[in-house]
Amino acid sequence: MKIVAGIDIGNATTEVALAKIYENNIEFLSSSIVKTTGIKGTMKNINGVFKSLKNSLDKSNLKIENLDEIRVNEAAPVIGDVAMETITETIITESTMIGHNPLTPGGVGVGVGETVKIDKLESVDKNKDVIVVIPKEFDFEVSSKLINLYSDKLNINGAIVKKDDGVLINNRLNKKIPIVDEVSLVEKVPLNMKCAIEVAPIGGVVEVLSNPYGIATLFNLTSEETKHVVPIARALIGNRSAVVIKTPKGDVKERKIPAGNIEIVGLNKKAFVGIDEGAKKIMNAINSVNIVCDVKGEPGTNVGGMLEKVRHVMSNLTNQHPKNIKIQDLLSVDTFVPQIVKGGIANEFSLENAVGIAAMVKADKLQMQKIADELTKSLGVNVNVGGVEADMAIRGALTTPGSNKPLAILDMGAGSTDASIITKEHEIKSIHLAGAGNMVTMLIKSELGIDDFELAEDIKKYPLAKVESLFNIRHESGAVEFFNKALDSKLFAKVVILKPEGMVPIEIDESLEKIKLIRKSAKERVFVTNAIRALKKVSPTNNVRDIAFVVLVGGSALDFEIPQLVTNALSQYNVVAGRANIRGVEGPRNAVATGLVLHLKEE
Ligand SMILES: Nc1ncnc2c1ncn2[C@@H]1O[C@H](COP(=O)(O)OP(=O)(O)OP(=O)(O)O)[C@@H](O)[C@H]1O
Ligand SMILES: [Mg+2]
Repeated sequence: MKIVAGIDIGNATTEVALAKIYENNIEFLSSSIVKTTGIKGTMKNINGVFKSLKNSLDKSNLKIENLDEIRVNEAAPVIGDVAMETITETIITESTMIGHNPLTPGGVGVGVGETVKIDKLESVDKNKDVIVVIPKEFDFEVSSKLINLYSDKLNINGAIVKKDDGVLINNRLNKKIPIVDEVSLVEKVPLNMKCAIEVAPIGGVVEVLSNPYGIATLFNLTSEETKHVVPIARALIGNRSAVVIKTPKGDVKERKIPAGNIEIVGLNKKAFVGIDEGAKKIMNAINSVNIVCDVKGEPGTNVGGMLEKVRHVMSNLTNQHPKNIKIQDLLSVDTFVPQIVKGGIANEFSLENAVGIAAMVKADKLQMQKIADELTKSLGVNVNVGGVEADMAIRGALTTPGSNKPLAILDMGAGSTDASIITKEHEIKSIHLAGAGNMVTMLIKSELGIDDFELAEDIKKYPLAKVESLFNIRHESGAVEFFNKALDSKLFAKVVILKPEGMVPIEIDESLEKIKLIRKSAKERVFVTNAIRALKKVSPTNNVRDIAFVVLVGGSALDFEIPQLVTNALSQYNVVAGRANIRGVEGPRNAVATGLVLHLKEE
């Protein structure tokens, strides 16, 4: 009789399967799961391994001394998956802009003129078009008096105000003008420059300044100049009020770092692609290279910096030369990131197109061997490197009641999406691809502009609801639920995450629909893309259609909508997919750890 443990060190979790092997039988005793410590495939994983192993042994009333052998997976870490490379960058060199949503701007309409500080109106030439700039020392009484006084001599067409005085000033004017208020950095507004201002009616959004041709008309721009104002116009879309000021060329200087190109090095082929061509072109380039040996980024560019960082981090953690760290796969996804507009005056944000990238480093057997040796030393138990995750996962998946060979699996983890296929004759083919649950969380996090990974993780995992009153919520499905007891008043009117332990308010200014849309589309962009890509690679004919059944395993298969999204996508290829139930008890979890034990017994 032997007591053995299979340990799967993942990007997110370290899972253990503990079993007793006797004669030709195998009896699984217990399993456990803890958070992985450190980056997958590095020495820091040892802490997590100890903890997970101990949990499992405790459950079975066993001690480390009782163990005969341990198998660990050959771990391929995925890192750099938090990098976002913007492919357009809003830099305003010839114009500066304010586009914000003060609660109560004054007046409505569009006004054009030269910016003049309110105490300098006296010196302005007669009949000139003017936009008045009002710093905080001038209250609404004084400001409105001055504007009224000079409005005979000058064409005062609008005002930019630091304080929240828009309505108060407007109410006191003889001739109404659009007024943008609450401009925190009013002292940065350049003076004696041509300026256009727009205030939309209540409930409306600016129409002229959010359109590049609208700006071009007001400022008499050439077609070349109009191109430059596109990011300005885009940043102003959806605002109630806006200001655009034309400043002399070169007033705001910015160095723009190019997005850069990547080089995909195959066995006997190379492919090149520019990050700014977008995710689809990048993936086409990756797919055009059959066996990827390495991916390199162009030095001095955004993507160069990113891929080099991946190499650097791994080389530091594993004491290898950076040139020996090879990137084996890369997933790129189109996304957008809210970015502060350079040259803006009221901390404006705009949504920039970006490409999110997950890069996977080649599994290094030597490195895993070092971890195994260290574990052998400290545990006093024989620890061996068991095999490639996907090969193990499919063995585990076959313990799902009702499953049989031939079979294909998709292991949807945190860092990688793996696929594997097993024939009737027990031949196994598998593949590791970059990008999984962490990438989804990263997209949610950056597209919603939140800082907290855990919050984004919760948004990914649980459905949403809107708290409509203290006694009812509306679920994202539209269903309304009533409560007998009042909800916490902090939740009132908030969009909340329905976690099993209670409602968690999301403290950002986005609608439920928008959050839901981002969540779902992030899952689609990562998992549908990778499911098809992975199955194509393991299919004997390179065609997804030639696979009949797919079993879904891994933590992301627990998601409440990912399996459905993947299943729907696969049904278009006539593939039947369903969630695994490892050993009839684990659900989609523990496939690799279970497979490691089964593999050990096979030998
Ligand atoms: N209930 C859930 N709903 C949605 N996603 C979940 C749920 N539980 C876990 N996940 C996700 O599953 C992922 C972890 O899965 P798993 O433990 O299989 O990964 P791993 O094996 O550590 O990673 P890898 O295989 O890439 O090394 C995380 O991205 C996590 O957010
Ligand atoms: Mg895994």
